[in-house]
Amino acid sequence: MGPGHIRSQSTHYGRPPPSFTAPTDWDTKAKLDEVMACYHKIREDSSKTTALEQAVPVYKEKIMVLELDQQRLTSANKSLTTDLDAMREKSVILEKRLFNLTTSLDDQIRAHRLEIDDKDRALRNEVEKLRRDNTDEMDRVLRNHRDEIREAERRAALEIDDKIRDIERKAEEKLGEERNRRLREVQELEEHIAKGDQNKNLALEDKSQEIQNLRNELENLKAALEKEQQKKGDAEKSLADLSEQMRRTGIDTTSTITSLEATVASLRARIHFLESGSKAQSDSFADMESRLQDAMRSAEESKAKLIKEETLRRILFNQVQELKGNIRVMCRVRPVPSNNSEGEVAQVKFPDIDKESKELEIMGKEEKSSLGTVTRKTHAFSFDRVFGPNTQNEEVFGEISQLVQSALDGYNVCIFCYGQTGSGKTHTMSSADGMIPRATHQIYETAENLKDKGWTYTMEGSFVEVYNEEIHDLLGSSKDMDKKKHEIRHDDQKKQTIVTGLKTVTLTSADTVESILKQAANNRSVAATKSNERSSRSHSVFILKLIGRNSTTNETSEGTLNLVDLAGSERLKQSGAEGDRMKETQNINKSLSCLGDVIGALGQGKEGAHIPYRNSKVRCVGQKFQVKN
Ligand SMILES: Nc1ncnc2c1ncn2[C@@H]1O[C@H](COP(=O)(O)OP(=O)(O)OP(=O)(O)O)[C@@H](O)[C@H]1O
Repeated sequence: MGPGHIRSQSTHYGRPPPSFTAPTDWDTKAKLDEVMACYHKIREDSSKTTALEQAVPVYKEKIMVLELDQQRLTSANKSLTTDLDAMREKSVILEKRLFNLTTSLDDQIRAHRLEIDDKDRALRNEVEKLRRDNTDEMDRVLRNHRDEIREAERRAALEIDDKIRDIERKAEEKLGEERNRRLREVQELEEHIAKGDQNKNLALEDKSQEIQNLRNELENLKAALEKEQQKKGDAEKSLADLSEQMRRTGIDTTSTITSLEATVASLRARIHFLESGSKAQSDSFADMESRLQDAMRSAEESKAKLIKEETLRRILFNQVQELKGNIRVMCRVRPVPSNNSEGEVAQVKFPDIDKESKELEIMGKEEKSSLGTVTRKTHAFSFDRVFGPNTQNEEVFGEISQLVQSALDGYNVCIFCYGQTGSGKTHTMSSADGMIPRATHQIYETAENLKDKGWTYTMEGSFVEVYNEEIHDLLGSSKDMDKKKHEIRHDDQKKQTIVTGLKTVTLTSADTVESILKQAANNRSVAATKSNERSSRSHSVFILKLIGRNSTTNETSEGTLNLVDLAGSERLKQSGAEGDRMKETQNINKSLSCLGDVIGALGQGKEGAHIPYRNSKVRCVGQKFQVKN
């Protein structure tokens, strides 16, 4: 136990310790042990008291030291308190100075900030100005660059155009040469065939005439022979009668007999002469007969050759058509009506009208520059053929007639007439001397000529109208026009497209076409009472199916001629159409644009490429015509 840690020990002399228990029975030994234990305890406690008494002075001394320390610390504390007060005073002074300094520093910082702001603003302005300058400069450079690029592009485009034109020109020249060569070949072949045909026909006619003459002569000779034989019979009879008479009458005069005998001899000589002449005539007749047989055989051979050459002509002719291009675009410019009420007339030029007639230039509006010079832009277009305003339908048909021939040869031909309202589509297609009557007349004439070469044709015509994407039968009853529904069915295997429920007319003569056109026009005018200008707002398709069969060669052909008068194209915005008229215009524009897509896809001519026929009715009707060609 250390100093300062005094543990009070209580002793229990007067009363028994708590653990002491009074024995129930008196036991001396136990009592003695107990007393002894008490004694030891008391001894132990007394030795502890002595130690405590010894520790007291030590503690007192320690207390004195501690009191001295306390005094020292108190005085030190006092001096420290004094120091602290002095320090506090100093601190107050310093705080004041700090405050002053902080205030002046704040002022300085504010002034500095303002200065920085000013500088920042000035710098920003400068940067902004620089940026502006830079942007302007960049714009200028870009503009220059763009101008340069545009100029380079323009020059490159011009160069490319020149090159393309050069290549096209060369290709066209080549094509033209090839075409001319082929055309010459076909022409020569046709001339050759025609000449051969003509010669053979002439020879045949001569031979027939000769045979006829010989036959006539033979007939005459036979008649003369019969007459002579008759005469001989009569003479023999009269001689017999005379002999009988002489025998009967007994008159015998030598002179009479002699004269009679002379008559008989002369008659016999005559008979003999006639009999020998008849033999010569018979020989000559037999000779003629064999020569006739030869001529007929040679005529048969020529006919067979002619048929073979006709097949070759067909192949060559259609090769020429393919060389000319399966899709051809021609342009016809309508003349300006004498009572022109359509406003300003566009200036059109035909730079190669005297040569190939393929180019067209439309002059733009006059433009005045800032210097006052007046210029006009020229818009140039190229077509397979351009027809000027003085061209008549006959000349236009000249280009088309070859395609009509192709339809007879089993090809599917489709001729579209496209243009703005009033541009002359109906005039070109359906007028009295338009393409439809001319084409059908040509078909009849050619079919008639082809009869000699073994071909017979069946012709079926139908006429439909596509109005607001609905199909109407122009040859059906006018009452059913807007009621009867027609659908388009495609047979991909047969490559055929059929419009259901259509009336088909078998054409027995070229005049039937005129009655068909009349009926179609009548049906259209009945329908037009319900919607103004309907014929202008609808497409019409004249379908002529030509089925040919050659009994000599067993060849067959099935071609179709499809003549389409499209609805007039119109700009929706410019027309200001509303309601039903807007719907019509939208349908027309949609079908015309679908048609453009189809022709574009066909023009690319990729094998197996998708052709979007089904996007519009007018294209669907014409599908089969495009598939084959
Ligand atoms: N080449 C031409 N020569 C003479 N007259 C023409 C010629 N082309 C068109 N016309 C005349 O112009 C007028 C309009 O022509 P047409 O009716 O054929 O136009 P359209 O294109 O069929 O019009 P729409 O789209 O309205 O049916 C008619 O009177 C027609 O006779």
